[in-house]
Amino acid sequence: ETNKVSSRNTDNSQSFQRAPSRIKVEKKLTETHSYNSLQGSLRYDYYNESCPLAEKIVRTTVHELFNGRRNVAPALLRLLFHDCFVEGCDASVLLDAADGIASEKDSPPNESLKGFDLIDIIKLKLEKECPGIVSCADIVVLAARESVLLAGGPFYPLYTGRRDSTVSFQEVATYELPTPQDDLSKLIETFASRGFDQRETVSLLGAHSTGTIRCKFFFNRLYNFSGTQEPDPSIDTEFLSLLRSKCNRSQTSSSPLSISPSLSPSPSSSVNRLSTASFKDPVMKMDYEGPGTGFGTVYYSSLLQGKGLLFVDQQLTAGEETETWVRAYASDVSLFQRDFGLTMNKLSNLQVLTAPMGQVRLNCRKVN
Ligand code: HEM
Repeated sequence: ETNKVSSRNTDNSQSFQRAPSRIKVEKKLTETHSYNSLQGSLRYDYYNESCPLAEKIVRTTVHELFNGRRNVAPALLRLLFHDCFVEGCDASVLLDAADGIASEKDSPPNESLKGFDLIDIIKLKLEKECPGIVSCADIVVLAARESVLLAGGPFYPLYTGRRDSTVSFQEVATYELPTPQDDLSKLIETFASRGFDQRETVSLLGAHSTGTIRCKFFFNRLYNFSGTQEPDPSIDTEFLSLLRSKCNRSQTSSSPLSISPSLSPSPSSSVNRLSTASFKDPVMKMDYEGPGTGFGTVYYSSLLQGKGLLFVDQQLTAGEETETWVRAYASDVSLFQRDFGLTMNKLSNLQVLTAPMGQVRLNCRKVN
């Protein structure tokens, strides 16, 4: 186990805006709030001297990629979650299997993770500009921030200076990443173990406003909920028909329990997962009401109508406190955007590695 600097940000009182001028907002927040003492040796604009164009390169590359394929944004956002939740934001999720390394990519919850090729593209550009300077862990958080903006979410400031791990944590990924079948208490417990309270947990799940979910992850809710041969009674009836029409028994090839940790891991981790992933299963779009319907609000108002896709999503309305936040976010988009920015910032700072620990990997898939 590597040593990590615990850098949990406890001062979340500042208000983040959807910012037209990111530099101004970032500088202001940095000047007025003592992030430095809270975040180890992460710094505002860490690459200012060593690679001044670093953040701009990440930004423009993500935009270019997004213009080619819209699924770039959800892929990069999910990648951040799966990196940071497993022993911190250290790019451990990017390591391929190698001698002595059992890759996190081969753990069941990561089986459908995408975006590794996108990180490679960004890294290649950064290596050309300033070799050996910008860590893969910083690329993951910066690319996710850009993706949130492109998906219609808020801007939030980020410190940089993360370093990359030299180890990967396949077991942790297998057993500690949440699953779609988790109930409310399990969900709360998992997020609390990473320092997120209920309000923060509810806001983070707002990430499920964008992207797609394969039918197999909620298939049992449609046809055979908890072995009853009946649908999940919490699903709105009309929505149930819609979901059943998208996800019928003949199309959905794999078992609804196929994300269970007991299943064998996915094959080779070196495939280009974004462009070659040809999932047999049909998918449901998270923004099924149409793109541009608002990052956040639609997700929460759908939950209030019994239209959550995953069981775990719908569970947010099963507890008094979580339901209060679902209601608040459904009716107040700026409250959601502010909270989401804060929690994404906090997620991006989980247990980071800073110098002299870790390394700056030259190839994000391999230890130097
Ligand atoms: C209880 C917690 C969570 C569970 C069980 C969960 C599970 C899932 C599952 C099963 C999918 C569909 C994958 C597929 O069809 O291949 C998914 C997609 C996604 N998740 Fe989560 N998730 C959780 C929390 C989060 C959080 C906290 C974030 C980000 C902050 C996030 C971001 C995403 C995104 C953006 C997608 C769409 C990916 C794409 O379209 O490429 N999820 N999630």
